[in-house]
Amino acid sequence: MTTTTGRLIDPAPPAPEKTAPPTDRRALSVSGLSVAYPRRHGRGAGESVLRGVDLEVTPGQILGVIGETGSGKTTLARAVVGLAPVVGGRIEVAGIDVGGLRKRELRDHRRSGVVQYMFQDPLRSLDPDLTVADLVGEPLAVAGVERAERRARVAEALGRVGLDADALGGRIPAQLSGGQRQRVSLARAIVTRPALLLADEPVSALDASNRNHVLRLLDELRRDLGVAVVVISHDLSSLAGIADRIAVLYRGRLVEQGPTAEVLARPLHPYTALLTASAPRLDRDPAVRRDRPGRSGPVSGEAPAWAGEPGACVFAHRCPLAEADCRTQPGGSPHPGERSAACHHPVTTSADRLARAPRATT
Ligand SMILES: Nc1ncnc2c1ncn2[C@@H]1O[C@H](COP(=O)(O)OP(=O)(O)OP(=O)(O)O)[C@@H](O)[C@H]1O
Repeated sequence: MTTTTGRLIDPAPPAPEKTAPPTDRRALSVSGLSVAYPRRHGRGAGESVLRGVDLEVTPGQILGVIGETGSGKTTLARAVVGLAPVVGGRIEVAGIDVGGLRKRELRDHRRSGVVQYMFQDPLRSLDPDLTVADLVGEPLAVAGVERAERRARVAEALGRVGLDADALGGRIPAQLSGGQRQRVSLARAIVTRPALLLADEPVSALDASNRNHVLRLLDELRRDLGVAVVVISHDLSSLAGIADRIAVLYRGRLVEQGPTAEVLARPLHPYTALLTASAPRLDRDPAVRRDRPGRSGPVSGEAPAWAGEPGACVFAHRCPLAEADCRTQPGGSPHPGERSAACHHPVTTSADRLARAPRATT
């Protein structure tokens, strides 16, 4: 079925989501989000790096966002925390319209710690001169929490990520291993008990053992604390292990969204099909994946320079299944609550077409 916007809705009934919380209140709702960085030379905004993005995350849910380097994953997270120039659309965090806040309200919103952003590189994002206890306690100090309560909550947060506050609280980042630094970042992110946690490539710099540990921690945190988590990654296998839903970004546009197991086993969008095909050791059995996250290699490569028409589907110039309408009509936007893809001629209509078609450039 194709909607008037060119959006394809999968005719199969959606699978029930095991971890769906009992409430329908969304921790994050993004609609029609567009972001454009200012031009380096000259005035005004440059070309949009995100266009018309729609997303939702409910409490206790993990949404995985995947895409090639430069597809806009970090920009999406930065826009949610107010660090990227939004030029269109709406962002709601825990029911608060962030774009509608006045200066002082926005400052209070940020200080409250209701949304936390774990940066990509823990070594560079942690102040090298602060101790672990101070690093983890800092967001609480900013939120105005009293010193005595701070100390208890820092110990609790460190305990949750498997670090001993007495043993490690006095160390500085340079005295920690990579895995420990990432866990300090995680403790710092959860210490304010956020409704929403944005984790940008949380495991890309870690070895397999630490990667699995951090992924398991994220899984525990959403279960125990009900925190909604957005995990950004270019590694499909990391997401396969923990994400309830996956959103696929290509050149600043979402091209597919849906429950993880379905998206991986039966991708609708040709780009998603290429991603899954390039992760050969990805387990197709969701039960197996949950037990063994992080087993396959990352999807590599950068999207080539734009070679399509402005009004075309964003993937048309690389797509092995593209037809004439793909070069003249945008693919639309996949709906957050559904299993859908922005594609005129989805892979499901003939699953083996992609296998037989010439491979797109990667
Ligand atoms: N501060 C900035 N000013 C101008 N352009 C930027 C800025 N930050 C990012 N971009 C551009 O926006 C696009 C998306 O970048 P972004 O970092 O969001 O991608 P990404 O998918 O997170 O990539 P990676 O996986 O490499 O981190 C890229 O073309 C990038 O060059």
